[in-house]
Amino acid sequence: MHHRERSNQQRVTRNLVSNQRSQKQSLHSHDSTRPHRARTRARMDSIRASHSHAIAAAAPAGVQPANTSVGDAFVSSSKWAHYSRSPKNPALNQLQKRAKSASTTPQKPIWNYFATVGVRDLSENGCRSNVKWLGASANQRAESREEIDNVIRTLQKCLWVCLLAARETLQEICTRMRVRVTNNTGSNEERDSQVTDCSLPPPVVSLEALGRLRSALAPLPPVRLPLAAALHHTLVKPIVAGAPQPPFAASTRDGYAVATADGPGTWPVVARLAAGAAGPPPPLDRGTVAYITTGAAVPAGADAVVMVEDVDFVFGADDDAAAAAAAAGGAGRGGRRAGGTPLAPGTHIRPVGSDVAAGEVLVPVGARLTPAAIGVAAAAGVTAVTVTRMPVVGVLSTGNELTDAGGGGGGGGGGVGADDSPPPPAAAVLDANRPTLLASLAAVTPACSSAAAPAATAAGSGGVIDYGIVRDEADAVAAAVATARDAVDVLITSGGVSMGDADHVKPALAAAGTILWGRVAIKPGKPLTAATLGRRGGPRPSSPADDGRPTQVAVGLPGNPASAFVGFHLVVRSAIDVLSGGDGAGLPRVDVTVGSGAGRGVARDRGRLELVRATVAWRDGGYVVVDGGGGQQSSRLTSAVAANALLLVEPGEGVVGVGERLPAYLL
Ligand SMILES: Nc1nc2c(c(=O)[nH]1)N[C@H]1C(S)=C(S)[C@@H](COP(=O)(O)OP(=O)(O)OC[C@H]3O[C@@H](n4cnc5c(N)ncnc54)[C@H](O)[C@@H]3O)O[C@H]1N2
Ligand code: MOO
Repeated sequence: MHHRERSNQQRVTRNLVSNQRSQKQSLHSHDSTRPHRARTRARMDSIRASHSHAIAAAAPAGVQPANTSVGDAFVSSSKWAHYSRSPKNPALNQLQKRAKSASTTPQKPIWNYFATVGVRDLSENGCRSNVKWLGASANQRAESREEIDNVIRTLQKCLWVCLLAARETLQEICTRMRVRVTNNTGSNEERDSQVTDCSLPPPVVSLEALGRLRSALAPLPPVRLPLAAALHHTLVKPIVAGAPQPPFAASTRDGYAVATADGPGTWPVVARLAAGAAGPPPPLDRGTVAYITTGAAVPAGADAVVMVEDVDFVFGADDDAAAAAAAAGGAGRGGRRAGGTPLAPGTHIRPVGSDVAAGEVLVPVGARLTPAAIGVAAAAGVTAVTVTRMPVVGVLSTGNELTDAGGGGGGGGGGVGADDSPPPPAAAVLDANRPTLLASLAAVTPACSSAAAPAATAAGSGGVIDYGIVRDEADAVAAAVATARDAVDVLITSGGVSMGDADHVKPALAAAGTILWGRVAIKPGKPLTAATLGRRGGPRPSSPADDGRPTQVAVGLPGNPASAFVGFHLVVRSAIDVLSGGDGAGLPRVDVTVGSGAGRGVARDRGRLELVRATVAWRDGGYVVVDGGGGQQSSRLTSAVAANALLLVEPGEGVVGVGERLPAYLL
């Protein structure tokens, strides 16, 4: 966003990073025949070795680097690992000695710093098994708190840069840092530190890599909900039929229950059998028929139903009352005269259990409760279901330039833009992303939206929290992420996720959790960042697939409104799907033909796979692009207003012409 001139110190650091890269490359080529694990270890050693140089070289002017060393232990833990006072650390030992000898003489405190950094190494086989904590420590003398702060800042930057430099090897990087500060008077403190320098870009992953969410996240724990509140939830326990449906042989027509063995003819109507009558109907004697309504139980002795349309009445000449009763469908002395065609047994009868057999699984585990599933469950007498809890989703916008058009809702909102309010200041940008995201949640994941599913929310499933607008300040963004981390399962941020010095989302997510990726090779949405978070505040209830995978995720969407829109559909929907018990497979993919309505055709981007917001319609047996969405600038949300598809346009020159075929995601 805003750009600052890089300091000399940062330039020094960049040079070091490129040195580290070349060290790493040569290491790689020598290692090519060694087993992978050993190579990884060697790379780690190389990275650790390079830390010391980077940290020493980048120490701020005025602070003498006393001694900078790098620890040599991997600490295998998901918790913070701290370097304790190590006998191998000569500088520290010296300080300790000094501290002892000075204990009787008051003197200026000399502070030391120790930092550890977590590195997730996924270079071998996947997600959890290879999480390692790469310890890097540095100790540094300083004689004032200001110096301490300076040194810590430098340390953070250097470690971040070193980790970024290692990205090709490590594939996945998360950084967390805690700095322990001790002094020679025996006082010590620990600080959770935030990595503040994202001046080097994280690796760019392909669109396919977004599928990592599926393996990185586990579903949320189950909840028991009233059936009426369970729409869209995923079943954890199946819905099983306790009784057959229909529970008795039922007529499927309004007509006359007959014994087919009697054949066509004229027979007395001896009963009227209506749906809902209590108890089984009386058996039907041969040579008689019973009037019967759709859904009523067919009496024993009858094995077919003749529709009323196929029957003529004949009446006894002396019995007007019986004729009237028969005409009204009641019993009497009338009769039937069916056509000459004999009926097959079973005609117009639903046998017992023909819809549902007793014990049959009506809705299986893992199925989403659709409206029809709710009906099936209700028909089976089910009043409550065990389902995966829906995530609580938090939404926030970042940006000093942003103003909340609605007034009051956002942290930075001022009510401007309302009918009776003054217009926003010229430099202000009205927040478009939060309203889009909140509406998108209500539209495509309504069970998350408290407005749409009050019953489920009241019962402890799903919800949306609007965190408003957060200023572009590292502390403010970190605090907002920390607050949301205690309350939500999915955090959606927008803005502040790119490479400017006011972009604080990546570091905040890195500090709060584990970054899954930090850039994606798509347009729009390149800076889109996803991270799993660790929830503070005690153990979580176990999830059905409780294998240690996190159940909390943050998606940092780019600030450009069209980028945020695309990112929501590509990534956030999938994350919500996984957490709520789905497979996270994402949007349905179809082939479309570019129609003449798409204008001159769809322009290709030179460098990135482009997701073009477009409208498609079913024409002559296939999907056709009927509106290309107009200008596809990331800032132009208008392109998405009528969009029901994202066309996947490979990078290249020129346009995808009318008549050409493209893959597309349906929104
Ligand atoms: N040096 C680089 N700069 C940028 C890169 C890059 O790779 N290197 N990527 C560009 C791309 S691509 C995108 S997309 C943007 C995303 O930037 P941020 O996520 O940091 O977003 P901001 O800088 O905060 O805002 C960008 C733009 O969008 C407007 N905005 C932000 N939030 C909202 C909102 N809630 N409603 C309406 N408009 C919003 C903001 O005012 C800016 O105009 O970074 C590029 N830069
Ligand atoms: O990826 Mo950005 O979203 O192109 O403008």
